[in-house]
Amino acid sequence: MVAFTKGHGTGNDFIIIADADGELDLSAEQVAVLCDRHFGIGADGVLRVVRSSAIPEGAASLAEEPDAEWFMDYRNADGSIAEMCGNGIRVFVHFLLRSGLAEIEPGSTLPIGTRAGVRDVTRSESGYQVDLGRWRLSGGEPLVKADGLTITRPGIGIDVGNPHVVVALASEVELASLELHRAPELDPAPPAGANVEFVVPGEPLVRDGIGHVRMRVSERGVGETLSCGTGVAATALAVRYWAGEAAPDNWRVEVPGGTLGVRMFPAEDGEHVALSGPAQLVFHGEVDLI
Ligand SMILES: N[C@@H](CCC[C@H](N)C(=O)O)C(=O)O
Repeated sequence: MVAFTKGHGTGNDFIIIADADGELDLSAEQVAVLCDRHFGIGADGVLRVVRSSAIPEGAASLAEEPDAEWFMDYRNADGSIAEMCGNGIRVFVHFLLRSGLAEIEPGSTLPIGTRAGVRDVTRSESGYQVDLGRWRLSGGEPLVKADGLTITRPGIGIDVGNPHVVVALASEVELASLELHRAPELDPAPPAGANVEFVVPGEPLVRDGIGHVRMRVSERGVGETLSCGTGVAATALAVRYWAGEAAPDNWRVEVPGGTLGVRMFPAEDGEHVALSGPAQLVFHGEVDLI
């Protein structure tokens, strides 16, 4: 039997498994069964909590930041591996804190190893903020076809550690009529796939100096989720890019599971993007790994 904790960040839910010494060899099939909402516990992904020194990918994290003791081994619900998870990393740090594996006072920061590099997570009174690092336009404007959309629309590729394509829609009605049971089709398809966000600018777009948008997401390796943290950051970046010079650097992005904050700020190596929001642990249990 393996002990697990169930947690979520704005409804993006995860099975958290503590495996400090890296003794658990989780196969893609086992992850898919755990995440199955009928035959398993049910979740959008698995967060394996492992010491950076106990997973091969952790060597790069420790070389980048020797204090990155913990590594987030993130798996999508279909068992595939992803580089980064913006909601997951807040839940991951909350779990470390609650289980006594790390101490972090409000206002202080913990570096976490991920496949996208080391990410700094800062605890606040109401949740956590993660510096997702340098973002970049990943090139190309794939055409996006999705059920429920009457026309094919262009998207913009944005990388925030993992790949995203953000698509602007014309109205709330168009957003509501989207049918995301089937993954959207991208042409050309990015080689490693992409998470796809559909966004409608708020009305007005900017209120009190803060940008507002609403989005829905189809995640690579999962399907439609109630929230995607890195997708929220990519969405705010895309909308600011489209809006031009005068657009703000602070955004509130509404997703079906809640609202998350995004901030863009200059750093030594270029502009970074940070995501902030809550993290909750819901229940603990034990499961047989089949
Ligand atoms: N839900 C996550 C993103 C998880 C990984 C994604 N599905 C991918 O394959 O890149 C988030 O909150 O960022």
